Amino acid sequence: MPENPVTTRDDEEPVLRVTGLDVHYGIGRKRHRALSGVSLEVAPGQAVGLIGETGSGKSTLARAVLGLVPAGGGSVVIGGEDVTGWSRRRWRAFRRRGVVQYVFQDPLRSLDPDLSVQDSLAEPLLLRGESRGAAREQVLEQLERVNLEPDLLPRLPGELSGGQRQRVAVARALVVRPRLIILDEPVSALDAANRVQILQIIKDLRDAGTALLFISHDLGSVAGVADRVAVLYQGELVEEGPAGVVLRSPRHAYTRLLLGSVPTLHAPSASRQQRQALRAQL
Ligand SMILES: Nc1ncnc2c1ncn2[C@@H]1O[C@H](COP(=O)(O)OP(=O)(O)OP(=O)(O)O)[C@@H](O)[C@H]1O
Repeated sequence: MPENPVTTRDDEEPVLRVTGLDVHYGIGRKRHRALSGVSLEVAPGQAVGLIGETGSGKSTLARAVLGLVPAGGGSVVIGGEDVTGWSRRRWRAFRRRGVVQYVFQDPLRSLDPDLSVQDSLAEPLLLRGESRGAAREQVLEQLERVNLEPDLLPRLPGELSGGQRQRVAVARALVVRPRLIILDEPVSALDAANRVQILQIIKDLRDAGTALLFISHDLGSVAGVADRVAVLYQGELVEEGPAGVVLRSPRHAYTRLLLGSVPTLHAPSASRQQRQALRAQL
């Protein structure tokens, strides 16, 4: 457990507050713990980067925050509402209000393959009771924000490139002006040019006051976007702090191991021997 959870500035009520979250998968002898006592907060206009190796529980945390897997213990509070243990029906209504939105690595998971770009973007607005005219206007506005041309509006997701699809997924998340966006590996499947552009859109969102939980394997992307970084190891948060501090001078042996195996960051890549020595300390 970290000494302190990821905390917000004193004067700002966090948009997301996760406290002592436990998540289990499976039943009986197959039951195993994927998250254990995880606590973190994200304030308005703050981007918290969540890093950790494969299987450490990053996506589970995203899914638990979005009500897609149940919490076995602890609580999740979004926009001041305790959403822990809500029924699917209550979650559906809450998602429609647009407080929280998400973008996954594979945009086909965030988008309905049978809905055109126009319908996909307008749907959350129409569900909220907005007129077709008002919805159309906002759709065009968000499309421009993600650098897409209106001539893509009649197309289905399967008729777009990967980069275009991810932009549509981001635009769909933005169209309801959410207070919190969960981004789970949003740029991992994109080429370098698309990655840079999507990361810029994400940074603009943060600067406009949206709270972001940004999950990524790519520590370079995290370094570019996150104000704070939280490190998950085997379902526990082992380190958190300002991005510059955690990524440049990590305290925990696991974070050093994680950073040491990534040659693209500031620190030189750790040798195999160093990594083995670090792993022995865990
Ligand atoms: N639906 C599921 N049923 C059973 N176990 C699961 C399920 N989803 C994930 N797990 C297990 O929970 C643990 C955490 O998985 P999770 O997908 O959250 O990791 P992750 O850090 O997001 O990994 P990656 O970076 O590879 O996406 C892993 O041990 C995984 O095998």
